[in-house]
Amino acid sequence: MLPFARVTIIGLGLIGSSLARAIRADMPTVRVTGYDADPAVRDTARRIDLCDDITDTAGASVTDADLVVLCVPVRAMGAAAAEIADDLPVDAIVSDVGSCKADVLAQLNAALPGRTIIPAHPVAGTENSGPEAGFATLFKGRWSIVTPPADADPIAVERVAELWRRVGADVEMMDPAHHDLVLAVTSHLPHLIAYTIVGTASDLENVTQSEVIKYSAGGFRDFTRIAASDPTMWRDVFLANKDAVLEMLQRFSEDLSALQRAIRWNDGDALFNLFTRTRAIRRSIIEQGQDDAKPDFGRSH
Ligand SMILES: NC(=O)c1ccc[n+]([C@@H]2O[C@H](COP(=O)([O-])OP(=O)(O)OC[C@H]3O[C@@H](n4cnc5c(N)ncnc54)[C@H](O)[C@@H]3O)[C@@H](O)[C@H]2O)c1
Ligand SMILES: O=C(O)C(=O)C[C@]1(C(=O)O)C=C[C@@H](O)C=C1
Repeated sequence: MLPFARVTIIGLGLIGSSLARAIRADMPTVRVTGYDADPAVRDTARRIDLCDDITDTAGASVTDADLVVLCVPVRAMGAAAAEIADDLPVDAIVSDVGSCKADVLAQLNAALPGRTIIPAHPVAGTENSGPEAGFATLFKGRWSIVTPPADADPIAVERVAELWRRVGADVEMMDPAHHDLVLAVTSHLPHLIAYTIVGTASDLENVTQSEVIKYSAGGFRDFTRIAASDPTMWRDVFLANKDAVLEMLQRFSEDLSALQRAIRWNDGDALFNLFTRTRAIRRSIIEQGQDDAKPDFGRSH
């Protein structure tokens, strides 16, 4: 049985539009309603026929929803939730796709007291944003991490998990704080490093911009893709997951200092041993047959 009959998606950018496309492709009988605060995004969504209905207010989009998924930047979650509070049916479930979970859960609890809130995070995306960047297969073979509050209704949790399975994701359950720590190192810190290295390269006085572009065939090119990610989204992630990111950044800085010392003192063994260890990690991921873009969060099967 389908987990939901009427799904409302608020925020029709990369993730919201991908979810709308995926639901329509994989569960064609589900009615999908959309809303975005930006009128230009609503116009585009109508032009590309993204949803069964696009409303001009947040309230109108949820009046008959049995699931509402908030797909807005993480620090906009509370405001988006507050806008639907008066029109939300009593038995509707509210979820979200935010890249960090503890702060978002606190915002949703404050805006929607007493409501059923089951957050989730599809660990899938690209550096692009907006309604035309989305695609129906984005979540296939990727993880979606569901982070229910401790007292969540197990039936509601299972319905949200089933929605993600239906669009092709593998579902993992996680405590919100633990999620934030894991994603700080697997997703947020790599983005911070990419933003830094591309910024550093562009600030150099004795290496020209054109040289940076011309010779960026290797590793640097991958960093530029990540560093092209949406500024609003990532500003919000770093501020909303501040504690976990600062903790991981501290550890990273210490490890970087150790490498700096090894280079300064010609400690080839230290460099070789680290690079051997990291190569083994990469190879064991490949041997386990895992997609390198889909980290294993302790899954045993
Ligand atoms: N981009 C990724 O790779 C990725 C992956 C997984 C999860 N996420 C999470 O998904 C969410 C959306 O990210 P995205 O990449 O789709 O961003 P996006 O910029 O493509 O889309 C966000 C949309 O939200 C709209 N919006 C902003 N505030 C709003 C409000 N108060 N009410 C209604 N609409 C509002 C914007 O107009 C925009 O169209 C974020 O929380 C992000 O952390 C992103
Ligand atoms: O592949 C990318 O472009 C991404 O950045 C996707 C990515 C990630 O770091 O893996 C980014 C943010 C998310 O919340 C989930 C996925």
